[in-house]
Parts: sequence; structure tokens; C-alpha cells
Amino acid sequence: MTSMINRAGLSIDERLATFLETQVLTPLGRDADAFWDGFAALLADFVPRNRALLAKRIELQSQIDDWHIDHSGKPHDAAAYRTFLENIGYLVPEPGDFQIGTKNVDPEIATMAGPQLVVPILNARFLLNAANARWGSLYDAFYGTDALDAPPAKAGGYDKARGDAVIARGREFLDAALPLVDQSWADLADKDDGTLQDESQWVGFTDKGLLFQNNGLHIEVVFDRNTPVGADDKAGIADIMLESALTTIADCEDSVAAVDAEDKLLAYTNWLGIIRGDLEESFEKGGKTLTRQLNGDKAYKTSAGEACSLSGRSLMFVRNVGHLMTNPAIRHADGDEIPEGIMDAVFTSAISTIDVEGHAKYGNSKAGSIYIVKPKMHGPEECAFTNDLFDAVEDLLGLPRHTIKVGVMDEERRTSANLGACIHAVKDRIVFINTGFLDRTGDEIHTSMQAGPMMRKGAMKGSDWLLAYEARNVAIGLKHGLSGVAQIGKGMWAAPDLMGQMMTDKIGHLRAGANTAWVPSPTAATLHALHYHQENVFEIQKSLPQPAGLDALLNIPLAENTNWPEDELREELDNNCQGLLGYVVRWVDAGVGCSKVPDINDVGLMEDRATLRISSQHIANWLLHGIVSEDQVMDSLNRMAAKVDAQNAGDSTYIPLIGNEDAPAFSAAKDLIFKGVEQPSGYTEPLLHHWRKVKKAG
Ligand SMILES: CC(=O)SCCNC(=O)CCNC(=O)[C@H](O)C(C)(C)COP(=O)(O)OP(=O)(O)OC[C@H]1O[C@@H](n2cnc3c(N)ncnc32)[C@H](O)[C@@H]1OP(=O)(O)O
Ligand SMILES: O=CC(=O)O
Ligand SMILES: [Mg+2]
Repeated sequence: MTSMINRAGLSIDERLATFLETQVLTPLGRDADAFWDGFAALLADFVPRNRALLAKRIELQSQIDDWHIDHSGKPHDAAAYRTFLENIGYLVPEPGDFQIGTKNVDPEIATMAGPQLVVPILNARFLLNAANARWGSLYDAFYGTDALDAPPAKAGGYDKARGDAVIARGREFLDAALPLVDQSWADLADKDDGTLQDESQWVGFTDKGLLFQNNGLHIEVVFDRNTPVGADDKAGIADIMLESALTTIADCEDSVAAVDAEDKLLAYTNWLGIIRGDLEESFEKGGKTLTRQLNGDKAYKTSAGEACSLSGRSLMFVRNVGHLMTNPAIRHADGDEIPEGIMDAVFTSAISTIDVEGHAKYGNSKAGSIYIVKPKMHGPEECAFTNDLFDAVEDLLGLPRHTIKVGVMDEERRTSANLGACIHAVKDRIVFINTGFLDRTGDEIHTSMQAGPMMRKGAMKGSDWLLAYEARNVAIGLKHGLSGVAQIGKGMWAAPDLMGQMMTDKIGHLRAGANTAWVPSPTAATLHALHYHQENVFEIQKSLPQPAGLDALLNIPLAENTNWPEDELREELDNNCQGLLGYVVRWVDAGVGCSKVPDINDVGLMEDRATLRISSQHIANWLLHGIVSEDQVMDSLNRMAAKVDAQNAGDSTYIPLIGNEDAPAFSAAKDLIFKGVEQPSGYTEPLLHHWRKVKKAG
């Protein structure tokens, strides 16, 4: 039973209050009473503003819905539609010329280009792994994935044929990134052999190897004849270690299921462990108990013998939740829950203050900044709210102005359409814009829900709005001076097992001008790092083509022809239902917020709340416009539930969907579809939280 205590008129979960007071405020030397008084005053200022912003979302959406209903059956008049959006204040005037003024940004964000890893904050094992993913073994990444074009490894220990292919591919990489004079890396006899074409690429000696640099990223060639691989290798090379995830986002948002004080406490405790540097997790793997901790720095010596080090850990961001949800962990005197986004801003900043005030074992930001990713903001007013909130949090914690930096997810249509103004609203603290195309697709469907039936989900990827969105984001970021100061980032690779395809496709993100892009795992980070050796993003950014304009962005992805054959309809529905059920059942029953779920072609896809938003909104749209019937949806849900049950048969804790159709998981799935049209912005959080709480209570 949760015990609540009173602090400055707020009712706070006792465990959470004790955590903050003893683990955070005391080590920081902050007075708890003054803190809670300040927190209550901050809430008094910001809660009404937060509510007003949510009300404005609803008002705008209802005006857009009405416009489409009024214009139904007529050809879409793009000019009239744009004027209408201007008239209702959905589109606002451009802010004109300005450059962002962010200061004290770490080089991993400002001047380096490389992968960005995202990790669910509630999973300490993964979180530690992610923080340590600054360095990754290229040999392991090739050996274990389809990024290597060679026959798969045979079971039963080390497969030498595959190992040889890995080594050959590794040499190819070294020849391209660190070319030698008149020689290939494959010809080297030992560590002292060979001369670099560009000798400035050599950085120094590590414990067992040589350290190099290319396009700002480090490469350690490990020479060790005492390992099986090194012993067999002509030059004694045992591995190639790549600087991989330059930055990592510890996610409190779409990849976690956090619905109450217990869950929020775990999130904040894990963040504290990462910041303080003492997070530790023990787990069983391969029949052994392993204990994982944060890695230390990588020591090396320069040719002159000077001792230096490189960070052994990824630079950490924390993603707060957006402005929508509230959480029962803290309530006002009248019993109302406080906004979770405000709670996250205050708690994660307070914890990060331990870093910027120098109490951490390793230290995260050497520049003295706190990096927060803010998702799902709709337009400049909501960005301005975040900016003011972060000002207030800085005042509450006694931090210098703009210590708290913000990464703006460009993932709602009103933000994409007014991106310059959004950047302007946070111009002195912005450290990234990132195209969260998954949420953005969900919002695209929801915003134009009443306009007509949408094209198939797969076709959306090539649609006008999406291409315009991606290109405009980069162009607007460059126009306002993000290059060299902040990241221009691109979205998630959502097929964690298709690394070969990632190697082909994801280099496109760099060629589009992004200096970072999201990856789902440390292995993907190491492989994606190869792209940054291949292309120099900062050079690419100097000569990008002019992007499409706002009209292309506002082009609604309606289906041109809705006469889909039965088998295509069924395939679309089944695919959406399978992903939706496979994700929701783990969210509601097991509290897992990010899962790898097989699609109908048995390709494991990363599913999180944003992909759920797409599938649920897509089905809701087709239902609304009569493309599919309620019976067809139920038929698909039932057939796919059986499939999802079979996929989870090996999990002894799994509760089947079939036979439990009225239980929380299946109920959540049905609600997400059948109540999809009325969900705010098509978000899945309200229903997921509701049904998870029912499950937890149950
Ligand atoms: C739209 C958006 O908002 S995208 C952002 C949200 N999405 C994410 O954060 C994706 C994060 N990724 C993940 O959660 C996972 O990779 C999943 C769910 C996609 C797949 O998970 P699994 O099926 O367990 O992965 P798999 O079995 O292939 O690999 C597990 C191993 O990889 C590691 N791993 C996988 N993903 C990550 C990660 N993101 N960070 C750190 N380590 C990871 C695990 O630690 C584990 O290694 P270990 O046994 O040594 O601990
Ligand atoms: O948060 C990322 C997205 O694609 O949505
Ligand atoms: Mg998102």
C-alpha cells in the first residue's frame, strides 16, 4: 500500500520523497523544506499553463476535424487548407533570421558525428550496457549479425570460416578509414609494420593496441597474440574497437511502462546510478552470474609518452515525458495528480545536478550541462513552456541559467510546420532537433483523421509529407546555426535484427545532413559508426539541396485509390493487429515498454509507444472511413492473438490473450483501436496507463 506524506501542501509518495531528500538533496547540500516550497510554487505557476496548452491541442484538433468534415466529398483545396491553418493559429509566422546561442555543449553533441543509442531507463542491465556502448567490438558486431555478407556462423563454438570473413571485412574497413602507404592492413606482419598515408590519424598507444582517429571518431586496433583470434592473425590483431554510441538517451518515455510512484522511483534510481557512476546490476547469462558496472575511461599514451584518456562511456541524455500525462506519485491538495513532465523535469535535473556540481564518480558532461530530451511538443508555445519550465527548475536548484539543455523531438505536425519558431523558443538551450518519424507518422494520421482513409502504412515512408519533413528539418536546423553547436538527428532503426539492411539504408541519414541518428542496440551503434567513417557529415551539410516547402509538408497522405483487394486489406490489418497485440500484452501484463515483436513476415520489429500509436491510429482511421468493419478488426485481433500467444509460448509467466479476452491486455488492445479516434493526438498513453494500473491493482 502506498504511503503518502505531506510536503509544502503536496501529497507525495513517501518512498519518492525520501529518495529525493536523502539521495539527492542532502548530498547536494540543498535544504529540503526550501526545495519543496519552491517545487510547490513552480507547480502553481506551471500546472495551469500546462493544462491550457493541452486544451489548445484539443481546440485546434476539433477545428481541423470540422474543416475536413465540412469539406468532405470535395477535392482537397491545399491553398484554402493552408489559409485555414494560419487563421486558427496552427501555423504561425516564421521568426526570421536568428542563430541559436547555446553555450557549454560537449563535443559529442556539438562537433562530433556518430550514433545515438536509446535505452529504456527501467532496465538497468540494458542501461549500463548502453552507457558502456561508447566503445564496441567490430569483430563481435560482424560475427553476430547479418551485416557481414558471409554464411552464418555454425553452432558449437567459434566458427573459423565466419571468423576469417569477419577479419577480412575488418581489414577492408581499416584500409578505407586508415589507408596505409602502398600496403593493405591485410599485409601487415605486426604492430610496427606499415605507415599511414595521413600520419595525423595516429593518436597513441593503448594498453594492448594502437589508437587512431578518422572523421573525429576513434578506432583502437587491439594487438594481442594471447587471444585465440590474435594468435591466429598474421599481424596479431585480436579486435578492432570502435568509438560507437557517442551519446545515449536514457528513456523515461515511450520505451518504458511507468504508471505510478513505484515505476517512477525505479526510473529515477537508475538515472541516479548512471549519474553518480555506481549503478550495478547482476544477472544470469550463459549459465553464469554476471555483474555489470559502468566502464572507466580508456587510457592511452601519446607518442611523446604523455598519459591521456578518452571517455569510456557514452554522453548521457535523459528523455523526460511530454506535456500530456499526469502521475499519481505526487498530488495537489485537491487530489489531482501533477503533470508527469514537470515531475520529470524537476527530478531528473535535481539528480543531474550531482554531475554538474562535481559529485559523480566519472562525470557525464564535462561542459557542465544537463541534457534533457523533450518529446511530443506541439508547436512553439509548447517549446516556450518547456523553456520557461527549465528556467524555473534552474532557479529552484540554484543552477546557472541554461545549464539544462533541451533536445527537441520534431515529432508532431505542428512542430514540423513551425520548426523555426520552435527552435527560437528554446534558442539558448537547444542541443538537438531529431526527426522522430514514428510519432510523427502517428500524428500525421491523427491530425487528418477526418480527411479520409490513409494510404497503407508501408507506403507512408515514401509520401510527400515525410520526405519534406526530413529534408526541411535539416535545412531549418542548419539555417539557425545548429551545425557545430547542436545535433541534427534522425530517427530509429526499428529492425534490430536486420543489420545488413541497416548498413545499406542508414548511411542515407548522413547523406541527408544528420550528424547523429538513432540505433536500438549497442551492436547497431558499432555498425552504424562505420557510416560516420565513410562520410564526413559536416562537409555534407555545406552543400545540401534546397528542401521542399511547407506545402509539401502539409500534403495529407490519403489513399488515392481505396479499392484494395481483400488480401491486401487483410494483410494490412493483420500486420497492424499483430504488432499492436504483441506489444500491448507485454506492456500491460509485464510492464515492458519496448519489445521486439515479429511482424507478419516474422521480422522482429522494435515496437514502442510510437509504433503503437501508428498501428492503432491506422486501424482507427480505416474503421472510421469504412475501409474495414468492426467484425473484420475483431476477426483479425482474434487470429493475431492466437499467433502472439504461440510466439510467447516459451515464457512461463505469459498469460495468453486467447481465453482472457476481457482481461486488461486484450481490453487495452481493443480500446486503443475502437477508442482511437477520440484519444488526444492519437496517443496511446492514457489507455495503456489505465489498463496497466488495472492489471497492477489486480
Ligand atoms: C520511437 C522511439 O521513441 S524509439 C526509442 C525507444 N526505443 C528504444 O529505446 C529501443 C531500445 N532497444 C531495446 O529495448 C531492445 O533492443 C529491443 C526491445 C528492441 C530488443 O531487445 P531484445 O529482444 O532483448 O534484444 P536482443 O535479445 O537482441 O539483445 C539483448 C542484448 O542486447 C543488449 N541491448 C539491446 N538493446 C539495448 C539497448 N537499447 N541498450 C543497451 N543494450 C541493449 C542487452 O543488454 C542484451 O545484452 P546482455 O545480455 O549482454 O545484457
Ligand atoms: O521518438 C521517436 C519517434 O520516432 O517517435
Ligand atoms: Mg517519439
